[in-house]
Amino acid sequence: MKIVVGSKNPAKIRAVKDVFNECKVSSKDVPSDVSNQPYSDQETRQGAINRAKACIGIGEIESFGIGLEGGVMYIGKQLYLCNWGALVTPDEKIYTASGARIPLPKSISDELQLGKELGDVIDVFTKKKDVRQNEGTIGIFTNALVTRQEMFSHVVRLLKGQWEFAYKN
Ligand SMILES: O=P(O)(O)OP(=O)(O)OP(=O)(O)OC[C@H]1O[C@@H](n2cnc3c(O)ncnc32)[C@H](O)[C@@H]1O
Ligand SMILES: [Mg+2]
Repeated sequence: MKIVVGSKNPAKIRAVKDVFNECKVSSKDVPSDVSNQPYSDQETRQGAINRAKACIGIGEIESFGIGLEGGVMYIGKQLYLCNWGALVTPDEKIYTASGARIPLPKSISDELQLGKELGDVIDVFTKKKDVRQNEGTIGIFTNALVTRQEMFSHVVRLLKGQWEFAYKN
């Protein structure tokens, strides 16, 4: 089984390799065709689906596409981090799953309101570089108990499991 991941972000690629460790995993920077900072579950999920679809046909034939997308969404006045994944099979069946979500502090959501991207805001907040490619915002606000890679690994496991269930039944 060959997998193409629709991102060059190492945290996302490692998450896929972790779950599909018996497969050949390659990566390609494909467009999500949603905003750089998705603002709802619907938009974040769509970004994941668009990335996964864009991976089909660019790798070797018969490859599977996986898209992983981070975003934010409101519940009432509270902004949450949200994450979505999509797996597209060579015959274009689509599986989707969402990941963990945690509330973001007001200081972060105020910055996002100005039109900034979370990846940039969290780097300034932590005085670190490329948090998005490492522990992620989820890692920062969980004291690294759950990293971005671990969170996406869980999403990929949900995708793989759904595909296996459908394949066997
Ligand atoms: O290269 P790509 O695949 O685009 O990787 P990315 O880090 O930009 O990730 P996304 O586009 O999926 O995420 C959309 C935005 O939300 C940010 N984001 C979402 N979840 C995050 C997390 O856990 N840690 C850091 N940034 C996060 C991310 O940096 C972007 O600004
Ligand atoms: Mg991005």
